[in-house]
Amino acid sequence: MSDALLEVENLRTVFHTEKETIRAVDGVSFDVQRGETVGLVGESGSGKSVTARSVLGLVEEPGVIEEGSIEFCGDELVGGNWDEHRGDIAIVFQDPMNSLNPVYTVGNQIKEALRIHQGLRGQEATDAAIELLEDVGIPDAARRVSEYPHQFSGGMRQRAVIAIALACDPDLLVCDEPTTALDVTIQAQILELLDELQREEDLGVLFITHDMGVIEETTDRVNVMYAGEFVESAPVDELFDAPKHPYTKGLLASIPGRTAGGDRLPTIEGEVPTSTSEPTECRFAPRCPHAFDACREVHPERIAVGDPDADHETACLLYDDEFEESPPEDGVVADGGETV
Ligand SMILES: Nc1ncnc2c1ncn2[C@@H]1O[C@H](COP(=O)(O)OP(=O)(O)OP(=O)(O)O)[C@@H](O)[C@H]1O
Ligand code: NI
Repeated sequence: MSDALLEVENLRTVFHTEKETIRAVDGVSFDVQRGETVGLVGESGSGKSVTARSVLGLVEEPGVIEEGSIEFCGDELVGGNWDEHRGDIAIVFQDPMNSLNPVYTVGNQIKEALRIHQGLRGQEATDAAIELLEDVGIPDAARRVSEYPHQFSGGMRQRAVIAIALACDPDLLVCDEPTTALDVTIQAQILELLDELQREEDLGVLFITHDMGVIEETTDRVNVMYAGEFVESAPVDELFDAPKHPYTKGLLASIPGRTAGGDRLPTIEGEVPTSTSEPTECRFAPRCPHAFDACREVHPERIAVGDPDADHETACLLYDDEFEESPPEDGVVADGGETV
């Protein structure tokens, strides 16, 4: 048995709607170690949040985990063991207003978490709440502890949400686009705060974003998600230095300043498809500038690529010796399929 904090194996989470079965997360596997930040990146609708909700046991009807295993510290969670680990896994969502209750003071919400997860009450809890607000960088914490969420700015609210998450004394923190709703300066501050807390508390972090720039700054290892699957996984440096999957290359090309010349950012045309059946092809093929015939007929398996020491994998036939097309020369996939 590995000593991973979180070990996800072949997870499939589907939504049974009247019309069809949506395979939002379709067979993903990954680990998070203590002290490690693992990124999940992909466009809107790729299945990032459903992966996060699955890990937390928060998949809502008509969604269900249909297959796979989620082990936390060696305990299987799928099948209903989340309650035993409530508080061990905390989440920070994009919009702090949705995580805060407007009718209670910020302090009371932190104290509630301290009571449930750490058994603290009364003055002891109040003191601990103030200390947590100080830890997350809220000035004048002794006064602000009795203020309401609407009295906080957006950035301060997200700090308060992080304080509540920490009040659970978690081992794993799941961050789902935690800075997307914030302006750039505040975003940088919150990322710095998360980084600091992670190092101090030796937290494992699952970090979700659609922003490759944030991934580069924040994560140790990255999983690139497309239509419910992980199309590429690698340590962050390896992924940025030697991306393999055309989708990863497309995402990287959209980072400002990474592409040579021109002021227009290349984008990948089209949208993430909704997956409704078992894949018999590469789900990215319709948007892929390098797709060849086999890509529409064979579902690519994940294979080892790049630096043999890097644990770098991609699911793309371009790298599979069995198929004819050879990998594209170095360069980035741009709009309309030219290589720039
Ligand atoms: N309650 C639901 N009912 C039906 N389908 C759903 C539901 N929630 C999510 N899905 C499906 O799961 C897919 C993945 O959604 P998810 O929220 O995980 O995407 P995401 O990668 O987090 O995107 P975003 O960047 O927009 O947050 C969606 O495209 C949708 O088809
Ligand atoms: Ni999401």
